[in-house]
Amino acid sequence: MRFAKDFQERYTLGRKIGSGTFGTVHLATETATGQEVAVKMITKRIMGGYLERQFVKRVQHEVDIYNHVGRSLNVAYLYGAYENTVQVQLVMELCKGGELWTRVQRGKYDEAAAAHIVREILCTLAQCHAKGIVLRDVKPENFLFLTPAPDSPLKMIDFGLATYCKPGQLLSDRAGSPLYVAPEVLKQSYGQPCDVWSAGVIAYQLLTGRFPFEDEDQGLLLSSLDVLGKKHFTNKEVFFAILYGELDFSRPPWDEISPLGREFVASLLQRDPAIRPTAAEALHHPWLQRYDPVDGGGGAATTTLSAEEGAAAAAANGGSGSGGGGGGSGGSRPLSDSLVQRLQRYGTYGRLKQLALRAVASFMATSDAERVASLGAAFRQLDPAGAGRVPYEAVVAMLTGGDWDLSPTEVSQLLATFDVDTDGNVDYDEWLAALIDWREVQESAEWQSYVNRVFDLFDARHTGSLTRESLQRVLCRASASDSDDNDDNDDGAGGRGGGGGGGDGGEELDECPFDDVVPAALREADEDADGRISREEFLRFLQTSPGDELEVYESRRRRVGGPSGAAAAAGTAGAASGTSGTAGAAGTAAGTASGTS
Ligand SMILES: Nc1ncnc2c1ncn2[C@@H]1O[C@H](COP(=O)(O)OP(=O)(O)OP(=O)(O)O)[C@@H](O)[C@H]1O
Repeated sequence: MRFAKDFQERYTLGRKIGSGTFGTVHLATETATGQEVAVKMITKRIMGGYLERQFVKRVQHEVDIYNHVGRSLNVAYLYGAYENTVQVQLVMELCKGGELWTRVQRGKYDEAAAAHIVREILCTLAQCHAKGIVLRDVKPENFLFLTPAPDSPLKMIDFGLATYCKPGQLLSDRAGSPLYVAPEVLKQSYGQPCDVWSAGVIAYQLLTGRFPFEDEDQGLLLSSLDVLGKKHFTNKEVFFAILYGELDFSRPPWDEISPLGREFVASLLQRDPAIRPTAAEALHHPWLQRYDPVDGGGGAATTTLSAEEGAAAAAANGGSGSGGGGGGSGGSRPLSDSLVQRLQRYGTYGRLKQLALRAVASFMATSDAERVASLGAAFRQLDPAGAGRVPYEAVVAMLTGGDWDLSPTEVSQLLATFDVDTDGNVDYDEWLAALIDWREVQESAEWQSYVNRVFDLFDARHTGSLTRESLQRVLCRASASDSDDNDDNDDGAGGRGGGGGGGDGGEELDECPFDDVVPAALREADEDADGRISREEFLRFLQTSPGDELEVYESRRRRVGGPSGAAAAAGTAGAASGTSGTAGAAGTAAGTASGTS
């Protein structure tokens, strides 16, 4: 493992706040900023003087997966991974609201509250599944509330059993926690649907305060098992009930729960994984939509543009906007409604994909200006001097002053998305790449030619495929060109042409800090595992995965009537931050741009 070694210099360790199978979790304070964080300390397992292979694999997996999906607001943000001779330290966003488990113990939830929680869990699942990650340990203990507030966001905190598994792929090793494990996991032939089953168990548990199955013939009343699991059943008994026990909807409180709620839970607990809905499909279930006041389960009625506005936006975009959300890509929704979703989705793309999309955005800025016109206009409001880059603080002011429900940590988590440059500024092509709704661009006639141009740019030696070396070169050159840009800030909007080209092959690679990014990109893109990415594989790699709709990310839009939040709050942001001009423009920027452009 090659994690940073300077934990002690950067953080002051505080009291223990939790413990798990693999170590303890402590409170800590970042020395420079005073910010409180949680640190998961995992004791290294050493055998014969070497780190145990399984240990390395587990920790590396956990960190890789955090790096992959950690920009999602449904996941506790991983600030960094460190190590010393005896421990790995994972520094994470501190969740102060306690475990979902603890709240479950307080008694059953009403349908609205249960639906809200289950929706957040399914969002996390859908995001991971779209990225080819199966969690395998979906249970209440692995979700923490960010704050003690009753409507606090929920964060996934443990990816220790997660692994890579694309849709349709099957795994065979048994993994998970007995009460939440899916029947197909017990049969040792399972894939992504196993997580949806576990979410179903949680949904049942939230609504009733007990577990779903019973088998009276066996003298096994698993549903009488209290939520603490104090009545001891053997794993064998529990597994029998999961495989064959009857799903119990006969006793209270099911008589008071809506038929829609019951149908929803039953669908997730469908024993045949082929019939079970995917996480993304389950999010569109009417029961969840009924109780989702903001996102409405796929493009909230209150936030979509009117039919005329949708048509106008579509015309401006050169597309065929419906003006009505409805579970699509969100392409014709105002940017202010889907900004946070777009930032999250872009943030969960790996670095190579971000660089490639940045290159496409840069091409679009010059050759398809109309399509990006209103995103460009929004950018110029934040950059009235026309420097082609916007100070990070202006974007922070936009998010904190707007009508989004975000903690300061979440704002930095979202904006870390922009941190490709590490120069404290957001460039125009970064802005475009993060905020364009790629799903819609991918449906355009020009998409394939953009991707071909990027491929040729990255394949500087014209070998017809992207090898480990060419990928490393692209990543290193992008990083070098970013630092050059820091010394030379004279580019105009969209002026950097390509976000990191392939170069001529003469660069020194020893210093490249991205050796973990290349295997991650290959794992995702190299479908035939021949160690290189072909042109066709590259095209599919850049395509938005099925299920990775904007709606599977939380909008965090605060509303209930009132004027457009961002615009209304712009002045407040200015007053609060002392940068009234910028924040005001920022609020308007997010408030006015719409759709893809
Ligand atoms: N980000 C966090 N903020 C606050 N508390 C946390 C955080 N992460 C973990 N904890 C606390 O520490 C406990 C153990 O954490 P976690 O479940 O991640 O450890 P683990 O060793 O991976 O556990 P497991 O036994 O499930 O594998 C949690 O139950 C929780 O109470």
